[in-house]
Amino acid sequence: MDSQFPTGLPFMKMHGAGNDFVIIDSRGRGAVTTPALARALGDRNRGVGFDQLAEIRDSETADFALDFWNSDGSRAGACGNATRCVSDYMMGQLGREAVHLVTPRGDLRAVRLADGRVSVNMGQPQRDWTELPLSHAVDTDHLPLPGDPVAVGMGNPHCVFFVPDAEAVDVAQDGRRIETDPLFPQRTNVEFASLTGPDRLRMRVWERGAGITLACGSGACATAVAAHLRGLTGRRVTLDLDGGVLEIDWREDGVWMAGPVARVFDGMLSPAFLDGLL
Ligand SMILES: N[C@@H](CCC[C@H](N)C(=O)O)C(=O)O
Repeated sequence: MDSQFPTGLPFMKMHGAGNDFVIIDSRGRGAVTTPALARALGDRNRGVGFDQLAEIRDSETADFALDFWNSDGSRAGACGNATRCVSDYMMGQLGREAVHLVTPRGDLRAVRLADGRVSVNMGQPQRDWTELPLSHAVDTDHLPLPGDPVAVGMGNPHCVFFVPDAEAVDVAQDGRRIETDPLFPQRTNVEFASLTGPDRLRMRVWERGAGITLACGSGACATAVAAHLRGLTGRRVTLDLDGGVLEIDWREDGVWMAGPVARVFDGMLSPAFLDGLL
């Protein structure tokens, strides 16, 4: 048995627009997550189940630091919806309406809006092929793939397809195939979007390392950026996802994303579950 947590390891379950997360607060001690723990915990039958695991750590330069893991045990450089969820929790902890955090993508800021939603500045999009990264130099506005997708980085890679009807796409089949296309040496998240009104998009997503999810915050940011670059929308866009609505505003200081957050339950991982995973 692992003796580091003789009475178990506490966690929270939260979701942002249906994108669901297990959150471990490791402030005041070292980080605990391993690929094996993320995989076991991410299993919806034998673990708790999540799209991403987010671990909060102490930071010397910000209110807190945040790391992200996908349910297949891989790490992610960004997770917009988990950032909004954890920021909501940390605002409660600190008694504040705004927080500053450090993620693998860099420093981010989040604020609570008057209606209770949480908005985060996800930074400026990455448009150079080396930043995504892609396997070789190509025009990121028009990737050399059937369907003419756009590549946008938000601290993690996204491949955005504009289609006449997002409902008609076989997201499982097409998403899985594009995720591992050789053009993406670190794999990619895949978004399928269609214009449904002025500055309004329907978006469905296949997430790298997690498969189909009900929402993806960085994916919504990437899709809004791509839609503006393609001349389909302005810089403020509303996206309808399977799990809820996200509002994106691409401002001079970065891409802001606002949406709902919910804390679902608090739980405890038993020492027996943790055995051999830490
Ligand atoms: N759900 C996310 C993105 C999570 C990471 C992604 N699967 C990756 O591997 O890049 C979000 O809300 O941004």
